Amino acid sequence: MTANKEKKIFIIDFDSTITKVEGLDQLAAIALAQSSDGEKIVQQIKELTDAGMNGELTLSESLSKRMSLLNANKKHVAALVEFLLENVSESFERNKKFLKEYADQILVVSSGFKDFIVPVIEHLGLKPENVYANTFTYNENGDITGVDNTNVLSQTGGKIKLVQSLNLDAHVSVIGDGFTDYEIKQNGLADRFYAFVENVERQKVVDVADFSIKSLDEFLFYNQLPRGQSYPKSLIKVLLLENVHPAAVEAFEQQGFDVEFHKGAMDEDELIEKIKDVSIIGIRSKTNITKKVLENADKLLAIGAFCIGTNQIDIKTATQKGIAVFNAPYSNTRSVVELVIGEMIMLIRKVFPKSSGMHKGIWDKSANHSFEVRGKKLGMIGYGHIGTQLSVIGEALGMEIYFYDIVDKMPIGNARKCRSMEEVFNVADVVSLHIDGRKENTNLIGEKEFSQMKDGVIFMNLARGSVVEIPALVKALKSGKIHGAGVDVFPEEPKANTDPFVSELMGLENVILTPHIGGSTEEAQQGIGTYVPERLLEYINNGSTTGSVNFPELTLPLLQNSHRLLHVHKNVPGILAKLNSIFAKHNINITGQYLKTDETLGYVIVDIEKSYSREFVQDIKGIDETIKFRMLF
Ligand SMILES: NC(=O)c1ccc[n+]([C@@H]2O[C@H](COP(=O)([O-])OP(=O)(O)OC[C@H]3O[C@@H](n4cnc5c(N)ncnc54)[C@H](O)[C@@H]3O)[C@@H](O)[C@H]2O)c1
Ligand SMILES: O=C(O)CC[C@@H](O)C(=O)O
Repeated sequence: MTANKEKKIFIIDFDSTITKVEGLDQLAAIALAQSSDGEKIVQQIKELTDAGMNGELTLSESLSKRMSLLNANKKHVAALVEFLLENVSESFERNKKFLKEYADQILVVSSGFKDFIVPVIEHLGLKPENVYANTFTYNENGDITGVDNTNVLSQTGGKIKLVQSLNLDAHVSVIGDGFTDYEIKQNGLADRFYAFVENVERQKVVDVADFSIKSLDEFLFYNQLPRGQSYPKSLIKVLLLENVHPAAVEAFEQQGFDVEFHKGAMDEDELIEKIKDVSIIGIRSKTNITKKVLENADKLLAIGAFCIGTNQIDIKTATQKGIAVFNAPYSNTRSVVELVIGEMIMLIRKVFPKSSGMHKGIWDKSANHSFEVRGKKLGMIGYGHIGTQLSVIGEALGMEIYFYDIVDKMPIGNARKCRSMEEVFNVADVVSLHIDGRKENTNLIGEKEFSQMKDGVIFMNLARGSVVEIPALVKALKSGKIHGAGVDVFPEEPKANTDPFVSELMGLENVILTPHIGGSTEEAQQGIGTYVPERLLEYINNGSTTGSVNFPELTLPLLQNSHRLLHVHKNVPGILAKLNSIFAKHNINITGQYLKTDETLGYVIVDIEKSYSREFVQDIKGIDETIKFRMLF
């Protein structure tokens, strides 16, 4: 193309680009919703659309075949407009400011129909006079009878003919999802073709594109145009493992992140490979984020533990690398407590052996060794979120509560604080563990501890598998020292539901085994699936570290009309002074500054007024103690 390269024109396709769907397919779905063979016809229309988009059918063939199947009228078109307004592509909704500001340079060129395109693009601030598309023809009843055949866009090669006729003397970029969009560039009428894959990815189109873009933000970023996201979220990879709730996937996808979801966990080797281009990772209890994994995680900004425990993460290394870790400290607390209560009653009544006997035809009606929980002593090791909730509910059942915690905790209600685990073991009829999985707690409960418990005790571990020596537990169960046990967590747990479970505890009388489901209720998972992404997004979008388990906590005002600089550094004296001297050197006016430190990290956030230079960024990065540096605007 020989053209005036100063002037820039953006040609944008409509269906599956500006909106998430193909308008004509959707019109068919609306119009044929009540028809008995409607679904079949809609499917045929979709296939014809795809064939046209992929270049397997000529545009006019695809269009005329679709029109002959369509049985719609003006009323359906109005309903379609409502639908499309709800289904504008997220990245177009996000970048209305750019669309409005550059409206004179944006041409919407589509083989769709002005009848539904114009109301939608007006909503985005684009100009109706810049829409080049087909129009329907109607009869006097408002039924669609066909297409205005005089319009070049109804013909094969229509987009090429149309753009040719416009004689654009400019640098032309085409953004679209279809082959006909590429043909504009192929015919020398555009300088760049961007395959838009936010809604649909057609391999044939991607293969011929100059760039494949997952959002409009990416286009704006590559072309240094005004945009809503300083760095396009579609270039930020989020890896979600262990079947986290769909609410989490939705939260990230809605903001345009590139989300990869896996049902199972990943082992170290898999993760080392995967983590290289990941910026945010979401895990539950089975994925170990080890030092080795973190050493390969150069892009990683944040880790979300979609659970309470964070012992599966090497927090020290994460902190040294400036990676913020978040968890859900109480979203599944109640679920665990309910399971403890339920299992405790089942165990003390020997319900499980009786039930499995019944399944084998054994009728064993007796009260032998079956007790009420009322009046019994419930002893807890660990009196944190779960311990204290259990304390309240246990007491409501008429139990006496005893607890030991390494931290001095206020007893709730009538609970009694003990000075050692042994004191709890000596007195309790039911022992329940609610400690965390820190290294020091590995094998905390072994032969000696079981021997300190009362004969016939009920023992429960719904905390962490690493804290109990399983052979010692098996021995205590076989000897009758322990009357029954509830175990939800194990030293080795299968990575996925398809992997086998093996344990010495299998097949023992009055032992309830559950597959680490203490926190697995719909309510808890939904809560966690919302809570953790909120924390992660606040950090990524705004710099706030509310609820972080390893970063100094800073809750920040929303960023407004400024640039925000996030600087994570080693906490040594004088960093703020170094930062401020760089602001002064570059004559940068500070509109807000926030600092929080802990023993190892310093976290400074600075809002600045004016744009910054590459040298300024280099100077900041050049501070020796810098661990991580990010800019938001
Ligand atoms: N089974 C499940 O699905 C499930 C679900 C949620 C939580 N959990 C686990 O339950 C445990 C408790 O959760 P939480 O939310 O109550 O945690 P929490 O951090 O609120 O409480 C843990 C308490 O244990 C205390 N503690 C740690 N080590 C101790 C020791 N050696 N002796 C005495 N006290 C000790 C701590 O001081 C703290 O008060 C955690 O391990 C968590 O990972 C399991
Ligand atoms: O859901 C999980 O995988 C872990 C549940 C529990 O152990 C927790 O730490 O919250």
